[in-house]
Amino acid sequence: MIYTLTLNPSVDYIVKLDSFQLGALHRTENEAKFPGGKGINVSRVLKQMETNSKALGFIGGFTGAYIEQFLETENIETDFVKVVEDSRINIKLKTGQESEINAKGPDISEAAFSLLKDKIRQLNADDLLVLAGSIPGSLPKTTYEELVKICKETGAQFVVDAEGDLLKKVLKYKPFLIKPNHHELGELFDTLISSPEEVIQFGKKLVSMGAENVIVSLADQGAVFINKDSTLLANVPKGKVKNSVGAGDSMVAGFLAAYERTGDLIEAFRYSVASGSATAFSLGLCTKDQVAELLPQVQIKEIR
Ligand SMILES: Nc1ncnc2c1ncn2[C@@H]1O[C@H](COP(=O)(O)OP(=O)(O)OP(=O)(O)O)[C@@H](O)[C@H]1O
Ligand SMILES: O=P(O)(O)OC[C@@]1(O)O[C@H](CO)[C@@H](O)[C@@H]1O
Repeated sequence: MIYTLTLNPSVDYIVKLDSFQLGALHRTENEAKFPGGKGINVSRVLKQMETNSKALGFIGGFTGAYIEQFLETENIETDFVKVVEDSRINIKLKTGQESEINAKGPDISEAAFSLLKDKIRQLNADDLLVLAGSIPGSLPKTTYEELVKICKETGAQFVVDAEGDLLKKVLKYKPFLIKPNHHELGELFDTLISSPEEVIQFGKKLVSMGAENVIVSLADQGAVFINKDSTLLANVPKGKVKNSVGAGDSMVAGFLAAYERTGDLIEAFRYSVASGSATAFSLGLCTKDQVAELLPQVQIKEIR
């Protein structure tokens, strides 16, 4: 079974404005809210792809209740640890440009963290855990490492979608998949990366550092897949970006759903890219039909 872990879930509040001026009163053109947080987005897209998962993490208060109920109405299993403070609200401002204000989120007690670890200890070699998103400030910076070590003990495979040191520190434990974007890849190596060629050069380093499969997205410039046997380059479909929040998470979900169904890495990569773009072209996350519609536009080229 696939489990997703969101340590700091959110209600994403998406606000559309004509323009934004500091210090002024603004009235929205329209707005929408969705349960968010990277692991939760992965669970929601997996469900669209008819792949079941169980969402783990910490939730609290009225925002936490909203997140849990929303997932329930989508028939997504959850097993959250409850915390005292409200889950956060993240603001996504659309003004032609996309700006985000991600909140700090609730404090997590040692007791709550310990309950979460007990849940992860129940996983086994048939399971896969997706660890995605930032770590609340009240948890140690080594949290992902600690959780990944538990996966190693249980035999469960794991996927990590996180930035900087969080990602670097788990590579030696051999994640099944990681998915940095090209900016995050550059930050890992203290350099600027702007082309697929540079992505390939640095992506290969991540494989040599322990990652089994690496997908690096470059927004509208395409995406690269690298493992020890092959390097693949994909174009992205053409369309109008409505809201790219969750596009990266959709790539992880599209990949896992298609790989579980077909066992074919190339097909999984194609689904990954189509899912990312289908989400970028929607207000919320992609649906199965939107992904199917974009799939024929995604061409994969093997780089030798
Ligand atoms: N302008 C675009 N046109 C087509 N597809 C896009 C565009 N922008 C993003 N995408 C799709 O979304 C995927 C992820 O985009 P990006 O590289 O911005 O990742 P990310 O930064 O992890 O995303 P997120 O916005 O979720 O943080 C791309 O691989 C592509 O499939
Ligand atoms: O603050 P984090 O954990 O880094 O990211 C949280 C977040 O921006 O990521 C998701 C999109 O990927 C959103 O649903 C959510 O608001």
